[in-house]
Amino acid sequence: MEDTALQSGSTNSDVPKCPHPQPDVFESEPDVGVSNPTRFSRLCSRDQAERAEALEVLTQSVMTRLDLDRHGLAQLDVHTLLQLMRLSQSCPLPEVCERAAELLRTAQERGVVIPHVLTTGPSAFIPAQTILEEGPDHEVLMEAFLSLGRLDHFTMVIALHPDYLNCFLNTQDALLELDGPLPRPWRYYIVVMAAARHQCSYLVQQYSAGFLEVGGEENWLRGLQHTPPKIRSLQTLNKLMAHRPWLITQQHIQELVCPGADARWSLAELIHAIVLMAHSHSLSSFVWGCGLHPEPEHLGGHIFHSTLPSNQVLENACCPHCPSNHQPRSHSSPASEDGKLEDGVMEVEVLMKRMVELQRQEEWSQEEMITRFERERREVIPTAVVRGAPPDLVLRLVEDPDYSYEDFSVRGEQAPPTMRAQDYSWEDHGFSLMNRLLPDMSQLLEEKFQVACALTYNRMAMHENVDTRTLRKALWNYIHCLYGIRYDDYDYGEVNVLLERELKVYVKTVACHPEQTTVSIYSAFWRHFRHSEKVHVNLLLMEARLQAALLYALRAITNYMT
Ligand SMILES: CC(C)C[C@H](N)C(=O)O
Repeated sequence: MEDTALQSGSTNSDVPKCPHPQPDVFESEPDVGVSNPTRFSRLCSRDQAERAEALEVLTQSVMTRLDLDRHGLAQLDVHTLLQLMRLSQSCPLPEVCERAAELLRTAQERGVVIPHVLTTGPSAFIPAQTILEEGPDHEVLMEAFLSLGRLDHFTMVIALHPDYLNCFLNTQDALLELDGPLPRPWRYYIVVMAAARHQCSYLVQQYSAGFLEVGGEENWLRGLQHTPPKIRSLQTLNKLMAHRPWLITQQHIQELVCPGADARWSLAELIHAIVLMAHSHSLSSFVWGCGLHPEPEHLGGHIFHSTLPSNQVLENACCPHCPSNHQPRSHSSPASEDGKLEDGVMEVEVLMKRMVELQRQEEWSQEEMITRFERERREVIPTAVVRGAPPDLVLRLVEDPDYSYEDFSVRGEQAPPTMRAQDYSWEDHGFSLMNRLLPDMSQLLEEKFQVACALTYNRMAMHENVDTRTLRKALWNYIHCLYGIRYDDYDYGEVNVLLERELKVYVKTVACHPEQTTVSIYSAFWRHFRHSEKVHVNLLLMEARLQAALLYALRAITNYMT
């Protein structure tokens, strides 16, 4: 039904336009008000008494869950043990944290073999203590814990930017949990299989657990061949969206939605799946870009036999607010690690000067503007660190694993396709189309784009009160440029002036080949900036990448409908 209605009115003239035109997005204040209240925002808006009560209920229920004495600690199963490890490490409720650590100690005294957690802190790139120091107040983590029932590494790192975290969780909650055309297990599975494209075993494991929790069939996780043909039919789109979204055509859409198709997708279902895939591909960029450690219960997150002295296990098994969990470190700036502090200071000064100079901009001809765009897009930026084979739990969920981003810089004379933002933009086209198919989602995505683009602390490394608009815009437009999207009125010379080469290497790797990200490319750029500012880059990256993939998929749907 909904498809017919859509096809009959497929022009964009009679549908709502996005309320926020593009030129303003880097200027406006973030509007963190939520149009569609979900769990997280409801929690945030609770008054003190309600929150205290919710906290009490939650603490009690976790305590009861942890009251394992009745069953005998010696019979702890692996799953419960790992849950205890996780709670003892990352629960913002000190009572729960201490109780979990105490239970682990008792179990160990009674001869239970306790797993060793192999990592310290949420990220391999950002010291745990920095996350605590630069991070949000305890409140925000508590709210996230209350809302999600756990606190994972992803949330702890994103919580460095609480306004964004809030709207991120609202969108994710709506995508996975609220009313929508796809059954819940399908939604989780689509996220899992999209993350597998980027070999992101962190997300594969996180969302596989969610998939099983909402009643998904375990067999599906053993390989794509065990899934229904309708799920398998998404593979081509998944692959193109992850690596070369500019190749998506109306033909791909037609194959999925035409009435004769074996496993037919309705347009609303398909858009839901498209958003889930784009969300997961972008999340994979964030996970690799911030070097997230596996969760304690993940493969690679723990080990049962170790040469570590047993007391070290329990030293590690402590909440993130306790001193014993802090990594040795001396400064909160990434610059301190390579000892080139003075160079770093100079780099910041030069960058600030350039940002000011760009305000006195020259006018260029259209041809020159296009040449500048092409120069950026085709610049040779090496991103060639190839990792070992991904774990089996990832590989069995991927078809054609070698398919990857096609570097425009090696295409020689052949003109790569370009999408002119004037011809198809989120504001004028994508938003309107989605607003008709998944109205709540279009609003939530719009709000998330807005918050990400407008987010600023008016800070650049050690300088306060700086207008960082040009820099944030250069980052956004560079990512779109890597995905072949060109803004006619933007001078790509600015990208060249503002983004140093090491930053481009990092951005291009995380946006296009996230699985190749390494700590050395993370450490090489912006050596004097804070880690939270590098995470901020990742937020822009995630949203720009998400929007780019959505634009190509939505354009193909528009073409199919007209
Ligand atoms: C990405 C960063 C350059 C953002 C900057 N720290 C700001 O507050 O706007």
